[in-house]
Amino acid sequence: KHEMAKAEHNNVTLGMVRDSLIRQEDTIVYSLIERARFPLNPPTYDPSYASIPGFSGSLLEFFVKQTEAVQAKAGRYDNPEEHPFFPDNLPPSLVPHYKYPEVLHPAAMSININKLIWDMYFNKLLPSFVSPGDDENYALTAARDLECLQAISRRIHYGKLVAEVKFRDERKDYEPAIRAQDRFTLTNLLTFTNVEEAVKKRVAKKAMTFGQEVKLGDDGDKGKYKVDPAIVSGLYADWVIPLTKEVEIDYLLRRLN
Ligand SMILES: C=C(O[C@@H]1C=C(C(=O)O)C=C[C@H]1O)C(=O)O
Repeated sequence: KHEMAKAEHNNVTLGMVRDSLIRQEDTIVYSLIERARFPLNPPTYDPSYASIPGFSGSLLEFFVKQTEAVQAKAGRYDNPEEHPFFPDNLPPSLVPHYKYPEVLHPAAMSININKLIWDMYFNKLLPSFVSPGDDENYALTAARDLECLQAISRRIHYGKLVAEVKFRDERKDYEPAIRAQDRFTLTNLLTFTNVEEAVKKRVAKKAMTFGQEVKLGDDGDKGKYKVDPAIVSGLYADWVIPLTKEVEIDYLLRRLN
């Protein structure tokens, strides 16, 4: 059984990893569409609004910390693809440990850039794709934010696997750059501009496809989308792709430790 797991993980190809990233685009685009149903709803983020007994922080922080605690107990963060936003003081998993195949170098565990993702999402992304305003649906708003954050975080941290597969495919090129801790060369090695261009175009197209008003008959609001396709491709261009590459580089720098 062990040998089988080994054979499986050695067979992970760049094509398979890219297929997963493409599939994850669907989740990200849908989660943005779902969040965009609600306006900004500022009290969700205002610590003075929540005033939850025994908790200091916003409703959003309360929601995320409590949800992560439940999910940690259910084993979510045993999965190497999952990264908590508040890793400190998480309760241990209460379920039988599932033995995930060990594909990544153990140093992968020390990489979690969710703090950066959190700041990007709330400071840059969110105000750009929701309408201003307040409809008082704060609990749902917090739930939708967490869906977006988790989907984006999973995609970006998938860079660990991307980097591992690229490293295995071209070990001879990567090793000297890793020994020299040369970020510039590593960036050049792992960058595929054509793939990045295709990703940006595809997510814009997905935003148009998933976010159109579906009507019977041929009227329809052509050109009106639930989330602006340009914002989705901008999110990828400015944040998702650069941060995925950041994770790839962070991982590769530790790959020979
Ligand atoms: C993820 C990859 O690595 C890099 C990052 C990309 C991305 O985030 O979409 C795309 C191409 C590469 O420059 C990949 O090669 O697929």
